[in-house]
Amino acid sequence: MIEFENVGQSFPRPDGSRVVVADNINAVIEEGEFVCIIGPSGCGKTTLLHQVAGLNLPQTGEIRVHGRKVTAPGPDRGIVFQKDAVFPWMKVIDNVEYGLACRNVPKGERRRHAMAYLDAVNLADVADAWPKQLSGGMLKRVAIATVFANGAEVLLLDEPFGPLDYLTRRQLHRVLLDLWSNRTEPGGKRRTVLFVTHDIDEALTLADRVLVMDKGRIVKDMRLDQPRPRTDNDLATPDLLEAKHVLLRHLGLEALAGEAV
Ligand SMILES: Nc1ncnc2c1ncn2[C@@H]1O[C@H](COP(=O)(O)OP(=O)(O)OP(=O)(O)O)[C@@H](O)[C@H]1O
Repeated sequence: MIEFENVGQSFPRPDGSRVVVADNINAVIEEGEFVCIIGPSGCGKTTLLHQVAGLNLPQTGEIRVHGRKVTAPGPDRGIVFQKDAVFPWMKVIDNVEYGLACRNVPKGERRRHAMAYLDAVNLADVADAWPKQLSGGMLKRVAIATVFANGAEVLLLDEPFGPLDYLTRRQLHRVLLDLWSNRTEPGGKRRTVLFVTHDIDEALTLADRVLVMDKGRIVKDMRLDQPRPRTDNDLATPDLLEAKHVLLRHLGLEALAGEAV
């Protein structure tokens, strides 16, 4: 579904040196996979997401989505940024409909479609509200409803729940997994999700595959077969604790891995 072939990227630093953020990355993400990307700040996670989105093209190599080389943004890929994921000058329902309106989907059809997704994230009753009237967690739900309603097959989520409190994050994990696992989709396929996070527990809760990045390289590719939803108790079971330790070690945090048991 998403293929990275010899993807390379570096940026100039103020001192004239260059920081390598993608160091010959080769990877294949299968259709329908929920992949979390973790790694230290500045290792290249956002850059990789932007490259898949077509917002920033790699200097070397290429990325293919469904076999087609990425050369620009497109409706097959939807992105949710950490901040500013909702247009403040549009009512909630208009935000959710926006991508469909851009593709000239008739008004009645796109309203029904958008309302179904707002309903799925429990926000049907605020469809006519302005974003400024909603809480941070509600705005994230709007952003998730929007990216699903737009129909993109690849969803790129860049620390979407970063600034939220624990309870809201946990609720949003459930909302996201419910949408992803198709319970609200009419016969559709699972979307392919790339989800950037700093939070190992979030990755262990959500992903069926975790990629650990460091200095522009994928240093660990871990599969998680445990059934979802995964509760806090599940995260404390031996196999997920072991997975956490492995991830911590690949992040260079062996000391924390020792404390976690
Ligand atoms: N357009 C740009 N021009 C110059 N440097 C850039 C540009 N975009 C990113 N960088 C640099 O590339 C490095 C990787 O940035 P990136 O945002 O991909 O990291 P990240 O892993 O997502 O970090 P974080 O977890 O802190 O969000 C950083 O050092 C950043 O300053």
